[in-house]
Amino acid sequence: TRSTRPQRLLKAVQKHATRGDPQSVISAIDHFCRHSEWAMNIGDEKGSILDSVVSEVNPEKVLELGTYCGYSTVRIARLLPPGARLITLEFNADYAAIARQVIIWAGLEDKVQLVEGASEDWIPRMKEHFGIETFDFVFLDHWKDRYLPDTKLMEDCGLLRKGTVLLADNVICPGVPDYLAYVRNSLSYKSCYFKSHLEYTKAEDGLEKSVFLG
Ligand SMILES: COCc1ccccc1-c1cc(O)c2[nH]cnc(=O)c2c1
Ligand SMILES: [Mg+2]
Repeated sequence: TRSTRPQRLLKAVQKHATRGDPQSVISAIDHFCRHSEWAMNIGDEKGSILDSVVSEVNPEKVLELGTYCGYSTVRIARLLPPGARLITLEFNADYAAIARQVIIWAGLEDKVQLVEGASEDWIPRMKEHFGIETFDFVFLDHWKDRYLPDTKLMEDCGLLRKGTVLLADNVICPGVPDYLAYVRNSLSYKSCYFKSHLEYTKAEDGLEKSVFLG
């Protein structure tokens, strides 16, 4: 039967990228998405903004909601200091299987824990299952109707501390209006918008950075 797009993306990584070289994995995926098949990775333009925010925060504990093929997982994990940990949640088992192999190809498996399942099931278990007290940085890039409920759930589970940075993808396209209204109006967040473009296109999209004030 016909292969899937994530399978074809992984093949492109294994063909063109150097094992253990995260930058070559990032470049191979961006080339595949620009010249072969569009895929919903954050991409190089928004990815550079992600890089700058991660570098500024320099987090020890990172949560990523929505792994897909592991592109942003690799972008984030390659910038983490030794001993830092990234937990990434992916609901779709087929995506998770591809992402595991992309992360291994990049040589970042020691920094990353990929967990398959629903974010709402795993967020309440971060403390007892992963020994996480609070996160320093959270990247939201999963189902748009889960951004707001999962943010409230993280608050309620005490997973955010004064200064925790939330960075949300796709706040314009496809758009997350309820989440945007919440973080921009809540006295518990300081929020700002980074205008950019939908990955590999000219359509507007952007990232919203929100600092939890406690
Ligand atoms: C399946 O829709 C693909 C698509 C189509 C048109 C516009 C945007 C998107 C899009 C772009 C993204 O960065 C995304 N990131 C995470 N989860 C998504 O569902 C997602 C969707
Ligand atoms: Mg996205």
